[in-house]
Amino acid sequence: MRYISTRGSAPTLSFEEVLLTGLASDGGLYVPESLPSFTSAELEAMASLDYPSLAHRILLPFVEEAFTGEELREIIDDTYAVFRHSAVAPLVQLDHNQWVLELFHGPTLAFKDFALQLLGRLLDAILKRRGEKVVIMGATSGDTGSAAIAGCERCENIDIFILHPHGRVSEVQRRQMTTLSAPTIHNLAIEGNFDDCQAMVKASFRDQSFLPDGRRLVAVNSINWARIMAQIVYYFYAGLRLGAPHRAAAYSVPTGNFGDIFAGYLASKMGLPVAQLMIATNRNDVLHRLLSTGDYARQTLEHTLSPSMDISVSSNFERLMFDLYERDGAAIASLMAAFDDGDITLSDAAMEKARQLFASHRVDDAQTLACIADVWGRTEYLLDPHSAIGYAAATQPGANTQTPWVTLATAHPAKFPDAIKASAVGTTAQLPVHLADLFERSEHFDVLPNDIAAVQRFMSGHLGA
Ligand SMILES: Cc1ncc(COP(=O)(O)O)c(C=O)c1O
Ligand SMILES: N[C@@H](CCOP(=O)(O)O)C(=O)O
Repeated sequence: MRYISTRGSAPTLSFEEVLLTGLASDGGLYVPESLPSFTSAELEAMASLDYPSLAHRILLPFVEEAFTGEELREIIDDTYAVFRHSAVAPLVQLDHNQWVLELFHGPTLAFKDFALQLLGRLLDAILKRRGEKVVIMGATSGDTGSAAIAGCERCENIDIFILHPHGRVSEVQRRQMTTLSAPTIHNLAIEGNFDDCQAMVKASFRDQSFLPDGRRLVAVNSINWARIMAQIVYYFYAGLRLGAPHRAAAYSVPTGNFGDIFAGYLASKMGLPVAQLMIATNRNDVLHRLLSTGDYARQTLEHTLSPSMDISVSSNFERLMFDLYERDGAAIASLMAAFDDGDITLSDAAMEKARQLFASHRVDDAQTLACIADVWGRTEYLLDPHSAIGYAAATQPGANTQTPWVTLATAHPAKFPDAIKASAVGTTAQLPVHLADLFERSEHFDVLPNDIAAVQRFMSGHLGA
């Protein structure tokens, strides 16, 4: 499998090279040159596979130049063995045609564990093989940070720097990152918002000359293809539980950086019947407005009860645009250059294509709280605020009621006690045993100004030998 850039002029890469890369050299994002796909008969045969076996079946074509089937199997088995539910991604039914896909049974209680536990193991194997040391740099609005640190802590050959917006993640999220201490782990609280953090990460990938000794940056954000790849699997897992290939389901996805829902789009291109992909946003609704109007317009970020979705520049939308524009890299390069200078409008043809599969819905904080309370009142099931946005979108008046809906529950409610309290359900969610003493652990982080030079100086001054 070769990987190509969405902007058309960077070299094509192998999986191993893509894993070790962030942005393509032309500023684009890597996508597979072609996708494997599964026939109905193959899907029928896959329906009986457990999660690790299904992951192996789906992921092998993407990585087979770098890993043998046996090597991948061992890594996948090890990855999903650390999840606290033996189904790995269990489905819970909340209503006649409403299911929740629980993606929070990994070590850091968010869907990021699915990809980052795997990415850490793949990276470790490749770095050992190459005898190379790398520098991991990532931006987080709350969940990627701890999942990346937890996923990569076993890697011997890394330094890791995670940027989070100071004071804008939940206390549990912050503590999950900052209480993991090792000389190679650095949490940087940036006096800015997530967009600022992500922009610094992307700029650092574009020009890595601040790193000494020719070291390179590796991405843990969803600009790294391996992140997206791993997330494809749970769409198949849920779809097959609900009757694929004979019945299509619709998926409602709490969306920020567009990585999770893009994985659902790829699953549909690989043969999974998908009735609809619902882009569920909070008040930071750039993607909802884009889908409604065709205008891709930047927005001032607002702080919401769903902080992990407080994002206004959704990196992975570029990957979808590449397909919407018939994989014309030059067209994407010029559109993204125009986007750097201001707002852009997508062509009618591109929007028509997007709307064939995608719909969108915006849910504000009051609606989020009402959804948490309503679902709790009817079912005693506690949604976290991100998952509640997905569920509210799937159950909005006007949503298709004939189709089975799967809402991706992207985080555990215990990560957001303040939002749960504000919903007035009169209950709280307990942290699992391995995090029970989280509030007693000591924290380690540095507060830095919203200034890339300061961040890069910090990084180059804190690299291990
Ligand atoms: C809990 C939670 N839900 C939803 C999202 C949005 O996912 P994506 O950025 O892939 O769109 C995130 C962050 O990525 C998250 O942490
Ligand atoms: N919501 C994320 C933000 C980063 O997105 P990513 O999927 O590109 O890593 C978070 O919680 O950190």
